Amino acid sequence: MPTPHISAEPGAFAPDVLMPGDPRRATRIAETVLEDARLVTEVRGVLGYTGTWQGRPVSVMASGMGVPSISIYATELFRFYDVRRIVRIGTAGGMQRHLELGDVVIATAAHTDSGVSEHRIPGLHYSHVPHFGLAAAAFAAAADVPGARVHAGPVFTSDSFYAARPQLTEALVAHGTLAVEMEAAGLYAVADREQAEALAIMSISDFTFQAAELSAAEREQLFDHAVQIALRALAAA
Ligand SMILES: O=P(O)(O)O[C@H]1O[C@H](CO)[C@@H](O)[C@H]1O
Ligand SMILES: O=c1cc[nH]c(=O)[nH]1
Repeated sequence: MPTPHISAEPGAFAPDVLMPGDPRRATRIAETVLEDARLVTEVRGVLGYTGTWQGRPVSVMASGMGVPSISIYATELFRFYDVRRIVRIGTAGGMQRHLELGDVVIATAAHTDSGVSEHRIPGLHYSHVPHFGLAAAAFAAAADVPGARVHAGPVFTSDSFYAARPQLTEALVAHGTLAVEMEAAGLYAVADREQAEALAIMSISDFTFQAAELSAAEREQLFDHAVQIALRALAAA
C-alpha cells in the first residue's frame, strides 16, 4: 500500500512518530537514540525508520520544510499507516529576549500565515493547538532531562523563511509569541482533521532580533534535549 510519498509496507510504522524537518536528523535519531532501527521509506530522500525506545516501538521520519510538506507526510502517516501520534522535533528562531540558544519551546499554540490554513474552514480563523495530554506530558517530562531549559507557549508558523516583516514580528512579540518556525500549525490542523494527536517541540537555533551562532556540538546537544522530552512524553501520555 505505498502512498505517493511513502514507500513503506503496511504496519511498517509504529503508532508513535518523531518528526524532524531534516532527513539527516531522522537518520541520526534512528542510529543514536532508537534500538534496532530499520529504514522503512526513502521516497524523495525523506527517510523514515522504525525501532524501539525503552522497549516501545517508535518511528522517526522527516517532514521536509513548510506546512505543505509536513501536511502531506502527516496525512499519509495518520490516514494510511495507522500512526496515532506525531511529535515534531524542530528548530526555531527565538522571538523573546528571555530565550537562550538551545532552549526548548513546547508549542501550546501556533499562529500562522499559511495559505493552507487560510482556506481550511472558510469563514473562520482556525485555532492550531497541540493535543493537551501530549503537551502536558512533555512539560512534565522536561524535569527528567538534565540541562533542558523549557518554555511552553505560542509559536509563529511562517510560510516564509526570508521575508523581513518587522511590523508582523513586533505584533507577534507583543502578543507573547515565543519563536518562529515553519510546520507546527500544519501538523496540528492535520492531526485534528485525521482525529489523531500531535505536538511540536522546537529547539532555539537563532533569534529574530540578533545574530547568533551555535557550534555543531551545541546543535547536537540541544536537539537531544527535545528528543528525550518527546520520547518521555510519548511513553507517559
Ligand atoms: O529544523 P526544522 O525542523 O526543519 O525547522 C525549521 O528549519 C527550517 C528552516 O530552516 C524550517 O523547516 C523551520 O521550521
Ligand atoms: O523558521 C525558522 C527556523 C529557525 N529560525 C528561524 O528564524 N526561522
